[in-house]
Formats: sequence, C-alpha cells, structure tokens
Amino acid sequence: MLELHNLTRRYGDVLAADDVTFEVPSGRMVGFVGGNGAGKTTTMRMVMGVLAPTSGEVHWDGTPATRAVRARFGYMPEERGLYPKQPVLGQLVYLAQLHGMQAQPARRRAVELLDRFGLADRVDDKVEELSLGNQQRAQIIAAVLGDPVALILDEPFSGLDPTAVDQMSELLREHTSQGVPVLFSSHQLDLVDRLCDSIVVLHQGRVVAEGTSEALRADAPLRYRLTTTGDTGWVRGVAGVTVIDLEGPSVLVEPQDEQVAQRLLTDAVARGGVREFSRIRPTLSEIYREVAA
Ligand SMILES: Nc1ncnc2c1ncn2[C@@H]1O[C@H](COP(=O)(O)OP(=O)(O)OP(=O)(O)O)[C@@H](O)[C@H]1O
Repeated sequence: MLELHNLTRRYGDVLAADDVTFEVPSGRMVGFVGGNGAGKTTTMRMVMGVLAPTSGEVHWDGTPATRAVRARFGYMPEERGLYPKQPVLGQLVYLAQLHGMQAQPARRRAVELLDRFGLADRVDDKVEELSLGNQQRAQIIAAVLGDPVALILDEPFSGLDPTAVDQMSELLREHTSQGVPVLFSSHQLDLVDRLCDSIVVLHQGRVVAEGTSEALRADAPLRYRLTTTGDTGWVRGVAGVTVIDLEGPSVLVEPQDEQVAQRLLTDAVARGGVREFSRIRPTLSEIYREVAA
C-alpha cells in the first residue's frame, strides 16, 4: 500500500502541496482530480522522489519509501519520458532494463503490448513520428513495462481516443487485479468516476474531499426532479422544499429530508398527472465544483 503523509511543497510564497495525506491501497485505483495548478503534478513528483518535499513522507507497506522501492514504481510524468528522436521499441526495452528487466523478456512484453495497442507496425519508428495519441499509448506502455509494484500516472488519458481509453483502462485494471495500487490524475471527471475505486480532490494544494464516488455523493444535498403534465409553480408553497430550478411542468427541488420528499410526491399525485419523480444524483463534476468553490 502507498501512503502519502502530510506531503508539503513550497515554492517561495506558493504552497503547491499543503499537508497532502491519503492512501492508495493495494489493488485499488485512485483518481486524483483538481483544477489547473491544484498541485497534482507536484504531489506525484514527490511520491516518485523526483521532487523533495518541504516536509512530509511517502510510505510503502508501512515504512518510508526508499529509492530502491521507488525504482519499482511505474511512472508517467507530466513532461512524458520518451525521447522523441529514438525508436519506440528500442527505447521501451532500454527503459524496462533500467527497471531491472532482462532484454529478451522486456522485448517480448513490449512487442506484445505494442501489438495489443495497435502499434505493431510502428515499433521501429521514432517516437516523434507517432501521432500524439499513439505517443501517449507508448508512454503508458513504458510505465507498465517493468512489472511495477505501483503505478503513478500524470494524466495518462489526455489525448486518447475512446478506444484507447478503454484499452488503457483495461490494462490498468489488469494491474489492480494483481494487487498493484494505481494513482492517476485526470481532468476527465466522467472517466474518473467510471474507473476509480476512490477519488481524491485537491484544491489549492489541499485535499478537500476524498472517498468513493458513492460516499462523496452521499454528502451532496438531497435533490429530486418532479415533472407533471401541468405547471409545477405550486411547489414553491410546499413547506421544507427549496426550489432550485422551475420550468413550467418540471421542477428541481431540494427537500429538507426524505419525508418531505415523499410528502411532495403525495401532493403531486393528489393533483394528478405525475410524469416523473426521481432522485437526482450529482455528477462528479458537480461535486467537484461544490468542494472547490
Ligand atoms: N518549479 C516550480 N516553481 C515554482 N512554482 C511551481 C513549480 N512547479 C509548480 N509550481 C506551482 O505549484 C502549483 C501547483 O502546480 P502543479 O503543476 O503541481 O499543479 P497541477 O494540479 O498538476 O496542475 P495542472 O492540472 O495544470 O497540470 C502551481 O501554482 C504552480 O505554478
């Protein structure tokens, strides 16, 4: 298990990461979200040990992560790691060897992954000759090649087409199913919601929310949508109900509790013509906007 303990990084007056504490349990996929400049890259760099924290520690299986342990983490840095002018396969094999793999197994695995991700005929091309999305595929392959014990990926899905997103998600799932903890940052909140076991929201360097998307949703206000065949203006007069949005036959409300919601439904049924009465669960984007506000 990977643990971040009170990681703090200061750049002059800027607190890029401020007491960042959370866990990435074995076999779990954790999504790291936050606006531009929130501190995600800074935090991931500290996890990898490429940036020294001002204070705080990274632990692996309960003890401070050593350089040797971190060498076994697969990393996809924000600035990407592959050299544009070198051929794809040779470079992947070289990087895997740096992580302790033998050349032959590294080559076999790299070819297998390149083939799986549609790059079989590009193995001898220079990285810069690939499209951006294909370079991104090669970058992800580089991160997973050395049989990593943990994966730290800075925006691995940016620029990927939907097919590649599905392929890469499956690849990451294969690693979590073998017990590897995976931390990845992303601005694609629907994707994070779909893929991750839990989510950490960073805002101005601080963790402002953390948990499964279900748990984050549980903290959100109770909301219902009522749609009828007539005008729903009468809802404004129902005690305990706050109207968020009303447009003729459809109204979005925040009842103060479930009982009030049921009373509203009873009133609506008594008036007749109910078309829809449904609980509205916030999207991760809405939760994010709320906690980052
Ligand atoms: N080398 C540096 N020198 C000075 N300030 C820095 C440096 N690196 C990052 N920062 C500052 O630290 C803060 C956090 O930046 P960071 O790149 O970690 O955010 P991020 O969440 O990864 O953003 P994005 O989503 O835009 O990639 C920002 O205010 C940034 O300007």
